[in-house]
Amino acid sequence: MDREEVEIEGNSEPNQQSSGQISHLALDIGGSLIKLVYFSRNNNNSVASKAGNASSNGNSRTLVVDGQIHFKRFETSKINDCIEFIHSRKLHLGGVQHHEAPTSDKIMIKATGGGACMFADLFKEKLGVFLDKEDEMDCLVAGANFLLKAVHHEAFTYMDGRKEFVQIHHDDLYPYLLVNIGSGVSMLKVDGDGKFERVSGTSVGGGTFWGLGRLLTRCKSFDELLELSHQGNNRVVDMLVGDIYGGTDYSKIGLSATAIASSFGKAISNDKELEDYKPEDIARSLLRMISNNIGQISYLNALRFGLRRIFFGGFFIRGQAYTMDTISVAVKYWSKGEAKAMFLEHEGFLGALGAFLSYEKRSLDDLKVHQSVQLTPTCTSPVGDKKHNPQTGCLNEYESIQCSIYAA
Ligand SMILES: Nc1ncnc2c1ncn2[C@@H]1O[C@H](COP(=O)(O)OP(=O)(O)OP(=O)(O)O)[C@@H](O)[C@H]1O
Ligand SMILES: CC(C)(CO)[C@@H](O)C(=O)NCCC(=O)O
Repeated sequence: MDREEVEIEGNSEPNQQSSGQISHLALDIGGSLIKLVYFSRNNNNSVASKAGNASSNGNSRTLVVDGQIHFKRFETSKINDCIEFIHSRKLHLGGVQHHEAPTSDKIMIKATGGGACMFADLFKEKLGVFLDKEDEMDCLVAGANFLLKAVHHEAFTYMDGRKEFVQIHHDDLYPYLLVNIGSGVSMLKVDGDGKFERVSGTSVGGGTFWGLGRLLTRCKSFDELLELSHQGNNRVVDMLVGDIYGGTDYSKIGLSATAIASSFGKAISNDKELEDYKPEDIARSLLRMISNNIGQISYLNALRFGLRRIFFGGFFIRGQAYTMDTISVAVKYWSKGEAKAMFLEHEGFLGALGAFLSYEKRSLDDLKVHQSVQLTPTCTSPVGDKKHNPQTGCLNEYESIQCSIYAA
């Protein structure tokens, strides 16, 4: 074996850990949310020889580090809470020394997303660290490739309330379409490691759902809007084919009476104002409109390049059954069953993971992350919304994941 092998496992919260045990904090600062990924070693473990012939040149040395990779998120509008969180847990000391100034105490933190530029001065001022910017699309693709290759139960299909994990073989991964639904939507044709093209995008994305939803329903939080959408009936707001065709299907062009002919079409009625509609019906119709639209555009782009597999990421999805179902139905309907929508367990952390993995490019003294990392989540999440942690003020998808990492 010509590389070090590092195994990372465990599931403890690193609240009070010393800064020496935290390493490789990476950030993805998006239009709506900040995502954090970092590694923490367990207290009782340091790098240790695991097996094989330890040698001074490291060629055949096998090392073990017990620890966890952590995932956190904050709203970008609450960036000061995020900085406070980083400071209180000394996560910022888990960057790497500036390569051009090894003798100084300059610490570089890998960061991606638009905020990596916008908030660089704030991080320098408040934490004394430099943000080392990585390209957002590079990071999204690196994160997606990593998860799809490394995590056994990462990708899954979701249809009619059924979640089915999909086994992806390394040699049969490419090409695929990656659709990242953040505030806006990016669509990337991925052909290999670092080989991709952003083929399309749409400004009608997660920010649209949250922005329009907030205005129309007066919800105070995204979670509240999602919760509301669970209870609503979109047919009260949407104009169905049956509304236009007197209750019958338009079977000649394949449209059933219950298909949506026009999203929000019933709201044209002169008899009703916004307050006459239930907020939950509006929330449901909006979620369906946006999910359906993204599903359709995604399929059309997959068709452009002959791609059968479409992976959806981004925090808009949030493990929501209705969102995933709508996207899946749109892809299935428009592709006549030829293409498949697939979702990712770590949907919102692609960019942050990509930034985390980019530490590999620099010399790391204690941990190098290699593409052949094996990750096993400590918990498999049920479909539905994931945990919200009001105590820390941050929204947690996963506290941490258990994994084995093979160092380069
Ligand atoms: N707690 C939350 N607060 C706000 N938006 C949320 C929340 N949870 C999920 N979302 C949804 O996730 C979207 C943001 O997703 P994501 O974090 O992937 O993108 P981003 O990086 O902020 O955006 P972009 O990549 O376009 O800059 C929001 O627009 C919203 O639809
Ligand atoms: C601008 C980004 C890349 C920022 O993450 C994202 O919000 C996005 O892809 N928006 C869609 C822009 C467009 O292609 O119309």
